[in-house]
Amino acid sequence: MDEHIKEERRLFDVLRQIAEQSQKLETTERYVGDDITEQVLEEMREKNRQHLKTAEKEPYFARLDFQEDLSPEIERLYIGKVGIADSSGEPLIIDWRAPISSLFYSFTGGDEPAYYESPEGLIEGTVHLKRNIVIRQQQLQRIVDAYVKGKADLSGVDEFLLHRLSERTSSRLQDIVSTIQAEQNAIIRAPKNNALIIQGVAGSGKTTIALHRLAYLIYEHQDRLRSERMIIFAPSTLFLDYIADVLPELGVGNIQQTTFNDWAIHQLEEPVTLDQQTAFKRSWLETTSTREAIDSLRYKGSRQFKEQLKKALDAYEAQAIPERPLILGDVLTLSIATLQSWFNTDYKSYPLLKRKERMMNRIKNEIDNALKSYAPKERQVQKKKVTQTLRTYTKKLLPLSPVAFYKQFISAHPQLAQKQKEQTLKHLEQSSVQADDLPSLLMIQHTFYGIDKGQKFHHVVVDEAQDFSPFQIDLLKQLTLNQSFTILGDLSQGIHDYKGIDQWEAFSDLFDPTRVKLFKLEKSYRSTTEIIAFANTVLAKAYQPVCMAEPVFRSGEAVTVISCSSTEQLKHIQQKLIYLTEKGYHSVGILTRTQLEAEELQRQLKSIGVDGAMLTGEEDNYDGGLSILPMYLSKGLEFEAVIITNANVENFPTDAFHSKLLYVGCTRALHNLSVLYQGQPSLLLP
Ligand SMILES: Nc1ncnc2c1ncn2[C@@H]1O[C@H](COP(=O)(O)OP(=O)(O)OP(=O)(O)O)[C@@H](O)[C@H]1O
Repeated sequence: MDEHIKEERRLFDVLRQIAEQSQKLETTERYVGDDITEQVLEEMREKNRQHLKTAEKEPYFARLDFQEDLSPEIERLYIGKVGIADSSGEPLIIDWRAPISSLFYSFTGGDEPAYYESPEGLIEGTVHLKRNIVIRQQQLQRIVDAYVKGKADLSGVDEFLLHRLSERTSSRLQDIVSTIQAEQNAIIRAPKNNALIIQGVAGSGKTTIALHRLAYLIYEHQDRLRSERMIIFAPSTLFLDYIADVLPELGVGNIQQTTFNDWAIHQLEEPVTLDQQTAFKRSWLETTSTREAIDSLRYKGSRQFKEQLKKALDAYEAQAIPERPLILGDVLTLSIATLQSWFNTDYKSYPLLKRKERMMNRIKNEIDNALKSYAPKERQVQKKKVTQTLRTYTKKLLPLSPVAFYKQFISAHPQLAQKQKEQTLKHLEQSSVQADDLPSLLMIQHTFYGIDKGQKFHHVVVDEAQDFSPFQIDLLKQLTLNQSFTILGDLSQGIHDYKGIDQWEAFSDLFDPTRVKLFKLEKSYRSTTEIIAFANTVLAKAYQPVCMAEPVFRSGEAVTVISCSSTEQLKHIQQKLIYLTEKGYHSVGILTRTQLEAEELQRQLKSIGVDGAMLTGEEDNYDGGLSILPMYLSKGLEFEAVIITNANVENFPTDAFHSKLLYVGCTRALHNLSVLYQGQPSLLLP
């Protein structure tokens, strides 16, 4: 019988079973009582209901026929987003995260031995069939065989992947469970208690993989990991919204998703506001800066700065007990040695202010004991005197708040540039802090008040990590169990170099070297071959990347580079937009060099009846359609088509910063890229 018909019959049967199970569960009354066992059973039923709902429309996307060594039987496995068992408990659909499903992603054909890691150990065997199955709204649309044992070189995986890549139209990030590639699978399934550092070229799927990895970790370690103790740090609220569909689609909820600054400011106990530094950031990203300026601004995020702060905190601790005995009238005298031994030995394991609290309670107890020998009336008189002395002593013991301590530290810091020092202090005077002060303030707070162990992160994802400082990562490390990290980024896209890093060693050196794993992703899935080739040339003109993006061979339209005057530019854009609409592209990004240019262009487009959304990065909501934004804000996003305006020699001089920036801009495009310039074109353009 024809394979398509066979699969259709099987699909029909699976859908029938899903519907039957669903109906049975829906008609079972929900338990709302206090019986713990019943509650657990109800929880399981609810989970089942959710799974059946997910499986209802597209129950699975792949089939793998696998024969374990020494087994006479070939198992036929259908892989879907969630696992479903039939009424007898036998697997009907296998979850994509199950150990055996790994084979579907890692087996790339040929005579290579097939194996996967199961909880019982390595399982080896033979793959007979690897099939992609497209089901939409319960209808079987396509089957594509990527591998059939005995048939040579079907190379169907690529064909299926290419089809997937070229049909993408969503303006938001999507899940990729049906086309995860072997090198991505290795990252998704890497062991939990490692710090993974992933250097991946633009469009290599870093963000996507990180989200799939979270879904995998939750599935694999459901007894140990709690999703609300997992966190994703992303560059902006706009970006967070852009990626917001993926985790729910993978059945994962409750994971914290935030920017580092938003998270950090909420952690601070003292009421301070965050200076958004909008003008500073804009001027930094819109002009050229010297190496000296970069190094100076990076200093507050460096390990050296952190070490200096640590030294200052150690000194504060060492000098906490005043160099004189505590004489409490005639009632009691406590020697320096006694006080120091309480503080430095008995309470050593507590954070500083807890130690102070313990000390004070102990002193009060000692006073109460000593007062027992006084007659009641005299006791009252003595107590009053002693309390006054103790109050004065308490005030002198560790008197500073975290912000006050930081102020003192900054004022006395010899290496900090004078201008930066003044600026920081001016802000602190007004209870305002800058982003690069946040790690320091949190570190001081942790030393003073301690870290709640129950609140530690179970896993941390840092996206666009090239823009993080070593101090930020080090701080997060203190808050995370088992150095369980997924850190991902691309040095070639490091345009925020006033705060970021130049090499990944700046982070890997922070971790236990036996538990750091470095991955490199060189394949780019987002853009066509033409766009990648163009972007690679731009990058290589003034920057030496760790590796060049290698496109999946998906050919498309040539990149167009057009010279036009400022008045012609609008006409060109209008014509291009008409062309793109005709081609069926819905998400289009117009990328300018500066915010001002973007605002001006939005006005001009409006005057000819074209409405585009101006993006600032602070939006909570990303709708796709036509977006106009400065190029530096486009990092992390993607559009079906991109128009870059005014790529002339003034806007994009030949230096590393501008080549990285223009590279970011070019690699946002999936299918179509056009570059316009006025006057002399940038020498970065091919
Ligand atoms: N295996 C895959 N199958 C299908 N699509 C994929 C695959 N891997 C990545 N993609 C697609 O490639 C695009 C880029 O993915 P993503 O944004 O995660 O990459 P990135 O490395 O974070 O990019 P950048 O650094 O440029 O922001 C997305 O549209 C994603 O769906």
